[in-house]
Amino acid sequence: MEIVILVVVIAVIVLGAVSGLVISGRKKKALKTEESATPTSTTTAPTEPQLGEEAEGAPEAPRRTIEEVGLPEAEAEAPVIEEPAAPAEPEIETPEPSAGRLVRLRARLSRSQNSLGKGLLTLLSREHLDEDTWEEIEDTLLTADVGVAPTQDLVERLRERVRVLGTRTPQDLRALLREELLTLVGTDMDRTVHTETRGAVDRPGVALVVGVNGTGKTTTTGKLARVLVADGKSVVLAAADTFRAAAADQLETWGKRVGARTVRGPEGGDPASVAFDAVKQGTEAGADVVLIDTAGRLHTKTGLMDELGKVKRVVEKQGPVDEVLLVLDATTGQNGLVQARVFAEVVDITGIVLTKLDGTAKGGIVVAVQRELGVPVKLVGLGEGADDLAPFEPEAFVDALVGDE
Ligand SMILES: Nc1nc2c(ncn2[C@@H]2O[C@H](COP(=O)(O)OP(=O)(O)OP(=O)(O)O)[C@@H](O)[C@H]2O)c(=O)[nH]1
Repeated sequence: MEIVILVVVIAVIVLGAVSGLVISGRKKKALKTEESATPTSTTTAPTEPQLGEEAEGAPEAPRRTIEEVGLPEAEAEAPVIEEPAAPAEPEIETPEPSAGRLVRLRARLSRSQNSLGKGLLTLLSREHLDEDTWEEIEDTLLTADVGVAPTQDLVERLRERVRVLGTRTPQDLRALLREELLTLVGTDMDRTVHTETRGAVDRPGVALVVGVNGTGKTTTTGKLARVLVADGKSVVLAAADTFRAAAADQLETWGKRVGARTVRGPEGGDPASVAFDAVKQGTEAGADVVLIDTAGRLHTKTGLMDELGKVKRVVEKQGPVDEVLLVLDATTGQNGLVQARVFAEVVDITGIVLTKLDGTAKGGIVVAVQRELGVPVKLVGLGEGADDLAPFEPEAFVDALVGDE
């Protein structure tokens, strides 16, 4: 019996020892697995947080749904970080309305004693209107660039009217001269600058600006953009003078001043493609008008004219050009007429811009060029100021020439 009890006791002890060994073995195995799952070095003291450990160690914040995420007020408490100031945009100017600008010409010409109208009045007021005086009248008109045929017409009419007038008071003479000059300049021509598309076409009106360099072409394009913006239109400019980067820069500066985009190409690139792109971009942007400034170097006349013709043809792939403005410098007189003829051979000119009228007391070129091309003067340049471009009004022009007294 005692032996049986002893055997049972030994068996219990052995069993206990064996199960103890199995448990500790499992624990060790589990530890080993944990160790191998952690790639970080185990040689460092566990109390010192290591690079990258902070996130693991930090108590995980409860996840929020999108609805629970606070909107900007919560972020308002965050420290304000000052953004570096954006480069200042040029201030957009508000151009003056263009109506009535031609009155300025009167103020300018009234300071000049050599104005065409004043010269003629002095001669017509002579006591004896002999042949010599009529010749002087003729010379005065020719010197003022009126041109031969219009001069002869006018002299003939003046002779006739003075004869029937009898007594010649200064008032009568002024009224007579005013009337005859007005007839010569023409009051029944369409002087509207057509910048609106004809028909129900979904594209901007297109105006092409041509002329010899130095006549004021780029300046005129810029000034015209201002006139259009003042009329509430949105304008895109095309720098189709790709030969001089400075010309494109100059145009872009004009555009920026009134918030008009300038489309330009690489220097020496194809002007026709710049013009085409500008019309395309203008159409996409829903602009009202595209103004195309072209090159005008005379020394490569044939090349220039070919190029101009191409610009017009390429633009016309998207629709007709609504206005072709020829820019002429009023101070160059007959030279302007020669230029007008050359340009008219290549593009159908629909309007003339006479610049620098402030720089001459003559003004007869208005008559001559209209006769030469059969196209009206539509705009005149009255100075270098941004708003010194005026719609041409025959009455105001003749009033400026004849003066008040
Ligand atoms: N007094 C006066 N000067 C003008 C007028 N229009 C233009 N100008 C000046 O004429 C000069 C030539 O003008 P531009 O516009 O550069 O002439 P352009 O024909 O485009 O010639 P490029 O710029 O060389 O292509 C500039 O100094 C203008 O300020 C005007 O009506 N009166």
